[in-house]
Formats: sequence, C-alpha cells, structure tokens
Amino acid sequence: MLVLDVGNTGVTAGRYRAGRVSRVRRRDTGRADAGELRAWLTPSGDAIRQAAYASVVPEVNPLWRDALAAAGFSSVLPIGPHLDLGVAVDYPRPETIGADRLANAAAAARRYEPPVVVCDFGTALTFDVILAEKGYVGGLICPGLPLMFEYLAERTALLPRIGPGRVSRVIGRSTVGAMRSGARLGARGMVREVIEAVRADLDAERLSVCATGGQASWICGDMDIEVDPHLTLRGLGIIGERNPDRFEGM
Ligand SMILES: Nc1ncnc2c1ncn2[C@@H]1O[C@H](COP(=O)(O)OP(=O)(O)O)[C@@H](O)[C@H]1O
Ligand SMILES: CC(C)(COP(=O)(O)O)[C@@H](O)C(=O)NCCC(=O)O
Ligand SMILES: [K+]
Repeated sequence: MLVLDVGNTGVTAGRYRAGRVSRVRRRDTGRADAGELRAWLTPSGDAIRQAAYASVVPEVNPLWRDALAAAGFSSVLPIGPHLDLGVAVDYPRPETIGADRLANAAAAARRYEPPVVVCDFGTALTFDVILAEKGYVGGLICPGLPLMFEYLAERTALLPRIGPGRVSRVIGRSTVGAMRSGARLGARGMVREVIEAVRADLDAERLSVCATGGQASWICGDMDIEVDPHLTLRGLGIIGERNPDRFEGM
C-alpha cells in the first residue's frame, strides 16, 4: 500500500509491504494543484491501489483525496484513534491526538521494548510515550527547528532566514554560525531534559528512545538515540495492515 504522511512542512510518501518501507519521497506541504499531486503520487510501474494516510493539516485533505482518486487509488484509510493501532490508547480525548503521533506509537510499540519515547523532529518537536500495559499515554509538544529558524528571522531585523547546516564550533563566530549552534544545541538540550524528566516521571530504570522526522539525524546523530527515519510511514503501514476492512472507497 501507499503510505502518506501529511505534515505541516512536508509530505512524505512511500510504499509499505510486510513491515518495510521503500521508495520514499518528499515534497513541501504548501499549495499545489491536484494534477501536480497526482503526478507525484503515481509511482511508475506500481499497481498499488490502497493508501493509508495521516494528515495533521485538515485544510489540504480534500486536495490529497482528489489527487489520490485521480492517481487511480481505489480505497483510502485516514488514520485515527478509532482504528486498531496494535497499541492501546490511554488518553482523555484520543480524537485530538495528531494522526502522525498515532502512527509513531503504532510503529514504536512494535519495534521497541516499552517504555519507549518517540522524538519526532517535524515542524513541531513531539515526544510520545508508550508504556507496556497502557500503550500510548501522551507526550510533549515543543517548537521544532523549522519554527525556531523561521520565527527568529521573522521577529528580528538582522537575523537571516536559514536552515540547518554544518556546525563546526560551539561558540559561533558569525551570525549564521551562532544561530546554527544555538538551534542544534538548544534542541539537543531539550531532548536530554525531556527524556530525563520522562524517565523520572515514569520511575523507569530503562527507557527506549528513538527519533524520527526531517532533522532527527542533525540533532541526535551521535546521541544514544536510535534514529529511525521512516518510523511514521512504517506505523501507517502497520495500521493499514491491521484494518483491511476500514479502507474507504473513493
Ligand atoms: N530527509 C531529510 N533530510 C534533512 N532534512 C529534512 C529531511 N526531510 C525533511 N527535512 C527537513 O526537516 C524539517 C521538518 O520536516 P518534516 O519532518 O517533513 O516536518 P513535518 O512532518 O512537520 O511536515 C524541515 O525543515 C525539512 O526541510
Ligand atoms: C503536534 C503536531 C503539530 C506535529 O505535526 P508536524 O510537526 O509533524 O507537522 C501534529 O501532530 C498535530 O497537529 N497534532 C494535534 C494535536 C495533538 O497531537 O495533541
Ligand atoms: K511528523
């Protein structure tokens, strides 16, 4: 099946089969027309007709559904807490949990020994906690790197619009160097503090930690955290597999 993760910055798509994600591609979430999306969705030589998707941008859903229909997909599965996720959800209002976070929980529950924390470096930096018995119990939402960079440029006169890049020294010797070092070390500090606090809160001796999302390797490449680039897409595939009767015809 096709798995599609519609985030606030980027849309990632891939092909899921038997626990594996392949042919991953990415584009900006920003406005596009259905024709353009259709061309992007149609993988050459692929006869996939089912798509499972997680969207956290409701306003673009009709566009993607139209594009999926136009690209020849016959059934789609929007991810939500009403589905069999393979992991329990113990949360006051499950319908408010981002679909990408549910997918992360489904994938993490399968691959890692609970308790597990998933760090997802998207537009927001999210942390999701999955326990052995209760399953998904919640997490934390922080500003992600795209927001840090964008907001700094937007709300100051002199700071340029930049993104991640090589950080050669802790103490920046230029504006860009200082911004990059600040973003990277700031995010690493955030991750360390959150993980430590979660560990203390759970009173857990052992805690599995994995990271996914666009900038996961820039932040935790050399930390004791497993970077799992396609975790969200794999979660979508796992949920799709568990809910064959819940796909909706188009
Ligand atoms: N494979 C990648 N390598 C490096 N950076 C990436 C990659 N994919 C996405 N990014 C960057 O990571 C940031 C977050 O993107 P993404 O994870 O797609 O966020 P969201 O899920 O919120 O849309 C963006 O700045 C994006 O440009
Ligand atoms: C927290 C998020 C903004 C993360 O989205 P992303 O950074 O991947 O674009 C998204 O999962 C979302 O809008 N969630 C709904 C609120 C919640 O999960 O509680
Ligand atoms: K995401």
